[in-house]
Amino acid sequence: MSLIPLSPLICAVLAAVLFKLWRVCVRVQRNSLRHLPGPESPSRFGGFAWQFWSTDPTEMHEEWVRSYGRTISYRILSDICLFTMDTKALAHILTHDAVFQKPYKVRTYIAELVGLAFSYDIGTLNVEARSNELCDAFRLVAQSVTRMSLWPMLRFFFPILRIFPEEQSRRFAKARKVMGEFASIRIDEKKREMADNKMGKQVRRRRGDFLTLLVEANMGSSLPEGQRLSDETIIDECRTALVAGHDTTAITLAWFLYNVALYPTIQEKLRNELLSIPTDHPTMEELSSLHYLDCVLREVVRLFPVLPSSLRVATEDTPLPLGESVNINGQAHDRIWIEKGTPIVISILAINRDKSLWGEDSFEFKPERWDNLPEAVSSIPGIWANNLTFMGGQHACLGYRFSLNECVPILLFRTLTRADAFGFCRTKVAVFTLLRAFELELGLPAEDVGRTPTMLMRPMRLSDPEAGPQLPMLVRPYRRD
Ligand code: HEM
Repeated sequence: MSLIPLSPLICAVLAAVLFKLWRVCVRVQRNSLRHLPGPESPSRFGGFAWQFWSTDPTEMHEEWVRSYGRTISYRILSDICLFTMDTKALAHILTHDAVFQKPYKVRTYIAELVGLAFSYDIGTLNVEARSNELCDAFRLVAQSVTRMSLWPMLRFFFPILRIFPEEQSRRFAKARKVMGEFASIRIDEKKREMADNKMGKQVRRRRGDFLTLLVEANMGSSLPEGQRLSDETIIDECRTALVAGHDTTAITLAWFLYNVALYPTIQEKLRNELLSIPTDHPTMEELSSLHYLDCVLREVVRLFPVLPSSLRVATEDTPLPLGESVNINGQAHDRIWIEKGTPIVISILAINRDKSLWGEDSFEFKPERWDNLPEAVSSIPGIWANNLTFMGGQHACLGYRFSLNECVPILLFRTLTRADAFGFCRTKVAVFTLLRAFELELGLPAEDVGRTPTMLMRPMRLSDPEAGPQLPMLVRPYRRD
């Protein structure tokens, strides 16, 4: 057997490995953060790379915080990472976004992973719908991020390996093409519709979807020619908003259902509150007045953040102020020096359930806590409801209001009423409609529900991880006596 066809691959891997080894030695020795307390690396070369990649690192971080303190360092390959649960430091990091940026590697990885999705009513919620290319493409993206395996990890840490074709990337490329074509057809349709409108023809206007709004704004007569976006840019903008919003919202919805099914008394109490409104078509004001619904949603978002952790990287040498001083070589320091290139790991879930902030019952699902929050949680620099689920600072989630006020209700409605099957109209009253109309029960033992150890935290069946994300539920019509 000839080795010739493999030689470029072997050479590239060897070169990348040698380069990384050299960087490990040089960078680790130079980095001042190595003097911070923290765990011993399990591997001389990789540090905690594999643990980080293959498991949800939240519990590992919580354990380290108990052993070494709230600000620690550890190694991943050649990087000494900073991990902090110090809310003063986190607030500084999130509000100095020019210095502490999202890492380039993560941005490109996400772009490859999900940057291809494009949502219009693609039928992902309708199990009986005839399979279509777009829907298949979207499913492919969702399912392919269920498990972390070695090759994607190598491609992430050694970007040079991305030059080699790989099955997943090939499928992503195909899906990207399908979605790009779909989007440009929609843009053309919209342009035609607007042109017909101008000529006074009667056309059915489809309003409200993101793409339509963007195309309309972009074609508006008040916009100077030089400021108009190209079609490609419009497609990219839609991808960003819709990819960032579609799965995240659907997963939050799944965790919402899980919790109301798991706690029948909470479900009952919530239903009673919803039934206190004497109409099936409440106004937004009526919905906003539903205090318990708000508390349940806050608790779901706190304990089930879709993204359990995030990363920032220092783009320059900079000091980082701390609320709680750290001990370095026997001396207490209330600020530490961060070197350019240092990755900073932010554990969203660990902060959201930190006992020292939320109290001893912080791991429990208790909507009532929102009536009497501990003072300490006000130091968490999150954009919404004293938690980090939507992060904070300038690069906090752009769509959190949309997600909580619009998408979760709409998705709830459409999932459980099978889009009008029960005669309810499509409005923001979905959560409201759902629990007034149905009783929910878990379709599997509660101990069998786990979280996928992936970038996005989805529900899965612990006894059947190979099947990917799932949450079987029993849904019965609710009979009012
Ligand atoms: C429950 C649903 C959602 C959750 C949990 C969520 C969570 C997040 C988080 C944690 C980030 C920051 C990531 C980081 O800093 O590493 C983020 C960013 C972002 N989200 Fe969301 N998101 C949700 C829904 C949405 C929706 C519906 C949209 C759009 C309509 C959206 C658009 C965005 C965008 C554009 C960013 C990037 C902001 C920037 O970098 O400046 N998200 N989201």
